[in-house]
Amino acid sequence: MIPLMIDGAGRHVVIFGGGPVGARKAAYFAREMRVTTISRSFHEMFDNIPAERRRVDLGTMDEEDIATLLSGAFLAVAATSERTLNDRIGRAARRAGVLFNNADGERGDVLIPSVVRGEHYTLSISTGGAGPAVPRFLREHLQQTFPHLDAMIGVQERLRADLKAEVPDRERRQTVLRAVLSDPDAWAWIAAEGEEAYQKIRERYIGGTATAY
Ligand SMILES: C[C@@]1(CC(=O)O)c2cc3[nH]c(cc4nc(cc5[nH]c(cc(n2)[C@H]1CCC(=O)O)[C@@](C)(CC(=O)O)[C@@H]5CCC(=O)O)C(CC(=O)O)=C4CCC(=O)O)c(CCC(=O)O)c3CC(=O)O
Ligand SMILES: NC(=O)C1=CN([C@@H]2O[C@H](COP(=O)(O)OP(=O)(O)OC[C@H]3O[C@@H](n4cnc5c(N)ncnc54)[C@H](O)[C@@H]3O)[C@@H](O)[C@H]2O)C=CC1
Repeated sequence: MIPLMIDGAGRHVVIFGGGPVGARKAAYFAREMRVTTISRSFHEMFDNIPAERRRVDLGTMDEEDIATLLSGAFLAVAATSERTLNDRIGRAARRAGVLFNNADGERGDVLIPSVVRGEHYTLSISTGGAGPAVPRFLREHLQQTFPHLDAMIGVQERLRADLKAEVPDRERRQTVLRAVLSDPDAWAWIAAEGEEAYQKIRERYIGGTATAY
């Protein structure tokens, strides 16, 4: 499988199943996309998710009926508690030419990863379905280990601009940017000191005073 970043603006996702798993998937997509959830019941988590709810019993619907619920959709997600129903939704999605993710049943076209996000970065973690507890474990581990990753990326951006202006040797610039990432003092300064941190890093690696930013 191939990871992609997708712009959700103007896209519609249809989620089948209103349990905790359907709710987690709805929250994941509702950040950017319009979400409709179709189910015969809805968990209270939906009270806090901006998703349209449609109360429908899908038990008697065939592939063709389900396909009509998908018109214009970008992606369909099956998250009901019935595997055979989830697989039927998958066949309907294929028939409608809509991408498909299956929370439980035959693998669809799309897997949903764990995501670690900051202002300047997005990390997406998957085991390809082999061990879904692992991406969550890694997400939590990374969040705890790098609470200042965003600030470090900000420092890298600024340092990179200064280096380009002041250090002509490309290799030297690369070495500095990498060294800052492995410098425990740099991380500690960023955690504790805000603007001061940049001045200290600059002093150690370029020398001189930074221009105000
Ligand atoms: C294939 C996939 C399909 C899809 O949903 O896209 C899928 C499938 C299944 N998950 C199951 C169980 C669990 N899933 C989680 C957690 C997450 N599962 C997610 C994704 C995926 N899960 C897709 C590929 C993942 C990958 O790339 O490896 C995450 C990353 C994203 C998200 O869902 O938002 C989210 C973490 C979010 C976060 O916190 O960061 C936990 C842990 C927990 O909840 O603490 C458990 C319990 C432990 C266990 O059972 O392993 C079961 C068994 C059900 C059963 O047997 O009852 C199936 C069905 C099957 O395997 O057939
Ligand atoms: N992919 C993932 O990350 C995970 C998937 N799972 C699997 O996902 C599935 C859903 O999990 P939960 O949300 O906890 O289950 P749940 O039982 O709480 O919710 C299932 C939802 O599907 C709806 N539903 C079932 N049959 C229906 C029908 N005929 N018509 C309309 N709606 C119907 C129910 O009303 C309910 O809202 C389970 O099979 C579970 O094993 C579980 C954990 C994680």
